[in-house]
Amino acid sequence: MRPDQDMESKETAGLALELLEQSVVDLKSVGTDRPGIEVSEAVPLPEHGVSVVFVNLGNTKMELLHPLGSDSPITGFLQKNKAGGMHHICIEVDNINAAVTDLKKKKIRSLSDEIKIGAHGKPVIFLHPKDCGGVLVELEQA
Ligand SMILES: C[C@@H](C(=O)O)C(=O)SCCNC(=O)CCNC(=O)[C@H](O)C(C)(C)COP(=O)(O)OP(=O)(O)OC[C@H]1O[C@@H](n2cnc3c(N)ncnc32)[C@H](O)[C@@H]1OP(=O)(O)O
Repeated sequence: MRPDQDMESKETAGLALELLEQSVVDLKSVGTDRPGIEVSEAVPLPEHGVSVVFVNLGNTKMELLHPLGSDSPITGFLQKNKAGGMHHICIEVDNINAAVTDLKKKKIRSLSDEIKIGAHGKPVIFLHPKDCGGVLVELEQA
């Protein structure tokens, strides 16, 4: 997928992890407890099947994801990637409906018909990794 003028990088990465608490401890041990760097508590998002720790590094944001519930969308990923890893990137768009319509014309599939409210309280939708160079991409409306 090639970002066009309707899209800009929001520089958010989602990392799927089996051991969420240990990962936060590890992050803090390498210096993310410094002023200006924010690490949230784990926030359960049952409608997305994940718990999320938000890490704001100033110029980059990360989401540490842990499965929540019996049918979490990240369970399969963690079964294949036992040590966890980079799960998705998030790209901010001005108008998510316009972006999805445009991408559809370019044969880039959404993983659902439904636009949900994401972790930041904004509309989100995921695109098929097979249509995005093997990367799972989340669109988030600004
Ligand atoms: C809170 C919210 C927010 O920030 O707003 C979030 O982040 S929620 C974050 C969690 N939510 C989501 O991820 C929602 C969208 N994700 C999904 O619908 C699912 O996770 C899928 C991407 C469809 C994968 O589902 P599942 O693992 O059950 O299917 P599967 O094992 O058959 O995988 C189908 C193919 O996709 C590949 N695949 C699976 N997960 C992938 C990933 N994260 N990145 C790149 N490729 C991936 C598999 O290797 C496989 O390729 P091969 O066929 O070549 O083997």
